[in-house]
Amino acid sequence: MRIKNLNLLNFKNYEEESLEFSDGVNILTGNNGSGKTNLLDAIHFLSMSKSAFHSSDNQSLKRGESFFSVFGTFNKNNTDYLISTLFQAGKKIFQADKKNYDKITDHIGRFPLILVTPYDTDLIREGSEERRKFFDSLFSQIDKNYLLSLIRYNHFLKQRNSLLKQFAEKRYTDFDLLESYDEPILEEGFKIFSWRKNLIKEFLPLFNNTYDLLTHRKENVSLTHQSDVADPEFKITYKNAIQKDLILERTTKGIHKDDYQFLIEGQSIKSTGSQGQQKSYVLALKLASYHLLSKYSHTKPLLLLDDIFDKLDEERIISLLKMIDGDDFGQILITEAKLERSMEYFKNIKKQIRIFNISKGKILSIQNV
Ligand SMILES: Nc1ncnc2c1ncn2[C@@H]1O[C@H](COP(=O)(O)OP(=O)(O)OP(=O)(O)O)[C@@H](O)[C@H]1O
Repeated sequence: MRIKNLNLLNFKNYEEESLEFSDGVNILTGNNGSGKTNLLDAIHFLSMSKSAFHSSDNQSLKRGESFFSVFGTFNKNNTDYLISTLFQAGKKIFQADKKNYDKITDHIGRFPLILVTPYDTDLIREGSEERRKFFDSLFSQIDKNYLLSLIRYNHFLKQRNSLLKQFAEKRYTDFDLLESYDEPILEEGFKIFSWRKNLIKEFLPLFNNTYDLLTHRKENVSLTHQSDVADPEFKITYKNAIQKDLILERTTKGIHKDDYQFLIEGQSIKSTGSQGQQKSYVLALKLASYHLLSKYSHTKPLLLLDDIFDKLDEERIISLLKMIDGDDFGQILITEAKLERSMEYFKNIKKQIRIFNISKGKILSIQNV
């Protein structure tokens, strides 16, 4: 799969711009703040129907403007698809070939993409929610039913939590009403747990292999999925937690508390890994996601690499570029502020290279190498 072109109107710092991409490697270069990452985000918008960096569409609207639009042509299995979004008056329209989607969830996973960003180390540093979001986003692209199940689970969980709050305020508990949410929560929870467990099992060898290739087997890494639901007696544990749930005014047991433990040499990478090791770890997580997504989507997803060279040593940069230049990967977009420095690395790439020189939300020049 590839993106052939992109058109922006009033998207972040772009007033009006059009780009035609190479099928190989596209390098976006320019000074800090010129708009390189914004271009990747526009492509992310078309693939995932939202920005990778903000939850509110308003933040993608160029300051002082009243609407933005992003258009792009994806090519998948030799067929072109025109994907477009228009945001105006707080409302977003999302279309494929000029037709609105009934549900935006129908779009997720159609044009798969993996974005690697400097913020990825938040997956290590931040709390379990970041890690759940990361795997949820991957598994949702792999299987739409996962996403639908997760939406249903979160809906019932929210309802149950608001009941718990109401009961605390009124100092009265309707146990029958509360119990009516247990069945859908448990049903969806078991399904989600089983998806996570099986997909992580498939993910792990891909991750280990990628990390080894990236680092020449410098260290052993692993990851584990931790869930209350893994306990065969979970149903009882969940029911027994009712008193605690009433006191804390929230549901304390379930897949919404799952976490993924990231390990290096058997220890938590958060406390023992160097910055370079942490960066390699999250890079391997993203590239392994690419392989898993590639398998399930029967296409090579787009790979967007934002500012990836920082903190990687030369050996790891060379391994990374060799890897993504291989046949397992398709079209690639890379942002790089210091192109002169990295041209040394790029010159060994066999794929066709197109360089976009960017300044203040404008493409100044394009060069095919
Ligand atoms: N909604 C918006 N309206 C106008 N400008 C915006 C908006 N959102 C972001 N920008 C501008 O976009 C610029 C940042 O662009 P971007 O993050 O793409 O830069 P970059 O080229 O990737 O930089 P770096 O090399 O530092 O990572 C900033 O100047 C910021 O002010």
